[in-house]
Amino acid sequence: MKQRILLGMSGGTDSSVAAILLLEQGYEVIGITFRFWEEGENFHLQDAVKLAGQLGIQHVTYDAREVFRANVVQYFMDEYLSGRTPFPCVKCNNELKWKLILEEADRLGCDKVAMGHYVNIIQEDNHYFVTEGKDPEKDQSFFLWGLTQAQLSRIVFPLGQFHKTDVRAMAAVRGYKKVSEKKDSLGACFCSGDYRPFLKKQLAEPDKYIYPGNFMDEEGNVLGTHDGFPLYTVGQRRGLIHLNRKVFVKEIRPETNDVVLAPLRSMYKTEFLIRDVNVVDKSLFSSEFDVLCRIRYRKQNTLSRVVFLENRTARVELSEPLESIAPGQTAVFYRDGRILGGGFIS
Ligand SMILES: Nc1ncnc2c1ncn2[C@@H]1O[C@H](COP(=O)(O)OP(=O)(O)OP(=O)(O)O)[C@@H](O)[C@H]1O
Repeated sequence: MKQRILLGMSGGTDSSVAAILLLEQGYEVIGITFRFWEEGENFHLQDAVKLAGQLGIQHVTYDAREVFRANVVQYFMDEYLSGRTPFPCVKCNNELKWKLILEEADRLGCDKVAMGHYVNIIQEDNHYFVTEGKDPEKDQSFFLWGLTQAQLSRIVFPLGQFHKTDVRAMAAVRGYKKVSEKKDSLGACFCSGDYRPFLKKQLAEPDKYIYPGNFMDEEGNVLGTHDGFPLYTVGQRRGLIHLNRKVFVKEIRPETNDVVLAPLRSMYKTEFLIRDVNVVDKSLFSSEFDVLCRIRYRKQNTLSRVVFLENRTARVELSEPLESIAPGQTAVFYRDGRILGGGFIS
């Protein structure tokens, strides 16, 4: 009997090709499209439904708009209003998307679930590890450190061994021209560009939260006026004030509505704390600087030591200083292309 698998179908090129590949591998594929956020007509959903029809597979639609708004969009706004820089895609992966798809998989009698991310899973010494996708330009491992071992044991990533160009070509060769030509999605699904107009629009009373305050230097001297602390992020360099020296946002102080500016040399740190930590196994971390820590999607890795503390928190010690470590963003630990875990910077 064929193994039944539930595939997240966003309507984009990647999950569409994932559907085709899973069918070719002999799975009985059911597609699911989550309605997370909609402004106007949902063409992605229409495309997913259409492709499922062409492929002759069952498709279900799940209206997740309310839980998405309450958990991901609200978190996104709360983080900015607390002076932090949110990472909504990780929040959604950690707390919503995978939980929902696995629940639906149980309901539909599917043992396995799949999505079109460019990553792989390997099983080694009784552990599951997410590993980097073959296409370095598309690798999405940075977003998936929150997956648990139980979740990983049921997940299949059909695209991890391919480059995006291969994936487009596979769709074209099989006659799915429109699928092969779809644009890549950028940023969060509900706010892909500048977050500031989005934040103002979503707040019922934006002026209550966002109003002018002081730019300060590290000594507490007032340097000028800003438009409201939620409109700035740690590490930001552009759109500040005109000074005859280069400055960055070093700190955001919501209680006083101050935004502290500092030169680059003040932006470096050699340690920081993380919370909501998830790791494959603590015993994989030693007391040496033996894991690579990455704090931004396309940033370099730094050799680190992780000291686990209480309540899913940890201290990350860096072998060399890193600049612009923004609270709210994530730190992800890698060894030999495998993800060992991660956490939110606090
Ligand atoms: N609304 C959704 N419903 C179901 N699955 C989804 C949805 N959004 C994303 N996914 C799943 O998550 C995967 C990664 O999505 P993401 O938006 O990060 O990447 P993408 O490269 O744009 O993918 P795609 O080309 O398939 O849209 C998708 O390939 C799909 O399997």
